[in-house]
Amino acid sequence: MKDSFGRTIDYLRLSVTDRCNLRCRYCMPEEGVSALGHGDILSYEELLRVARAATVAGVRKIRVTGGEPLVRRGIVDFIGELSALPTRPEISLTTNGLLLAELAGDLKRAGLCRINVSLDTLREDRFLRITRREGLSRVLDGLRAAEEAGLTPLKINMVPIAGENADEIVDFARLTLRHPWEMRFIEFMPVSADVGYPPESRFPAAAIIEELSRLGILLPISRSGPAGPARLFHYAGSPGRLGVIPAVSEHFCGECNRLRVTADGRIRPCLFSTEEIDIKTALRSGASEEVLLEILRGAVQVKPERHRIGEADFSQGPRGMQGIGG
Ligand SMILES: Nc1nc2c(ncn2[C@@H]2O[C@H](COP(=O)(O)OP(=O)(O)OP(=O)(O)O)[C@@H](O)[C@H]2O)c(=O)[nH]1
Ligand SMILES: C[S@@+](CC[C@H](N)C(=O)[O-])C[C@H]1O[C@@H](n2cnc3c(N)ncnc32)[C@H](O)[C@@H]1O
Ligand code: SF4
Ligand code: SF4
Repeated sequence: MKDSFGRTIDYLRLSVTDRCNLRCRYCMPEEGVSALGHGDILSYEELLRVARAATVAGVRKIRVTGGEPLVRRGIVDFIGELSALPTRPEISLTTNGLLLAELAGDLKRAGLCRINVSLDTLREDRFLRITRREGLSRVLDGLRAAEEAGLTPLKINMVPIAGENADEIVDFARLTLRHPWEMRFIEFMPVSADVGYPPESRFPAAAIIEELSRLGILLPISRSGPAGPARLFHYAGSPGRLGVIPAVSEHFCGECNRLRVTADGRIRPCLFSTEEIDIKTALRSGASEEVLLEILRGAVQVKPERHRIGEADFSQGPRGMQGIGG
C-alpha cells in the first residue's frame, strides 16, 4: 500500500492484548490501567482476518505486540496461524521476556521468525523499581531460551531514563562484545501523560551515542533490507551490534512503513495518532475481505507525514504504550 506521501506501507504491528505482567514506569501507571474486557478485544479469528486482509494489501511483515503478547492464552497457535497465511508473511514478536523460557521453543516451531526482548536494567533492585515487579532472572533465562530456540537475530530494547538506568548503557553495550545480539537504545517517547517520568527524563540519542563511545569507537553499519527505526553501529571485532532509535530527536518518519492495530480493533495510522479508525465494527457485522481492505487502505491514506512531538500542536492521547503496542 502507498500512503499519500509516497511511502510503502508493508509492516503491520498487531497488538493482541493491553494486559501486561509488568508495570514499566515509562509505559503505564501502576494503577488505573483499564484492562479491556473479553468482548472488547478482538478474538484471534478477528485478528487473523485483519492480518489476512493486510497481507492481501501488501503487508509482508507482521509484528505481534501488546501489552504483553505472551500473557494471552493461545498465543502459540495464533502465531502458527499467522505464519501459515497464504502470502507467508514474516512474523516477529516483541515481549518483556518473562514467559519466554517456557514458550520460546513452541513459538519457534509455530513459525515465529524473530523476537525482540525489552530489558531496561541488569540489576535486580532496579528491575523491581522500573517494572514495579520482580523477574530479572526469568528474563535472562528467556533470552537464553530464545537463542537456543533459534529466534535470532535477537534484539534487546532498552529505554534509558536519566537518573534511573542511563548509567547502564555501557553495561548493555558490553554484551555485544560477547553475544551476537542487537542491543537497541530507544529514546523515551512522551506518549501518555499518565506515566511516571516527565519529558525531561528523556535521554536523547546524542547522549546515548556519547555513552556508547566510552566503550570503543562506534563503527556505523549501513542498513540493508527494509527500513527500520534504528541507526546501527558496532565495535571492531564484536559479534553483536548496537542500535539507537532516535524516535523523538531525529524522527525517521520519512521512511515509515508501519500501520498499527490495537487489541480493541482500532487502526492507528501513526504511533502518535490522535485519529483511530474502527475496524472492529466491520469485523463484527460480517464484513467481507474487500470491505476490510477498503478500511485498511483508507487508514493508510490518512497516515500523517510525521509525529509532532515538541511542537505546539502536539497532544498526548489517552492510551499508554501498552494500549498501542509500541
Ligand atoms: N516513533 C516510532 N517508534 C517506533 C516505531 N516502530 C517502533 N518504534 C519504537 O521502537 C521501539 C522498538 O520497537 P520493536 O517493537 O522492537 O520493533 P522494531 O524495532 O520496529 O522491530 P524490527 O525493526 O522489526 O526489529 C519501541 O519503543 C517502539 O515504540 C515507529 O513506527 N515510530
Ligand atoms: C509497549 S511494549 C509491548 C511489548 C512488550 N510488553 C515489551 O515490553 O516488549 C513495546 C515496546 O515499547 C517500548 N516502550 C514503552 N513505552 C515507551 C516509551 N514511553 N518510550 C519509548 N519506548 C517505550 C518498550 O520498551 C517496548 O520495547
Ligand atoms: S513496556 Fe511492555 S512490559 Fe513494560 S509495561 Fe509496557 S507493555 Fe508491559
Ligand atoms: S512517529 Fe508515526 S510517522 Fe513517524 S515513524 Fe513512527 S509511526 Fe511512522
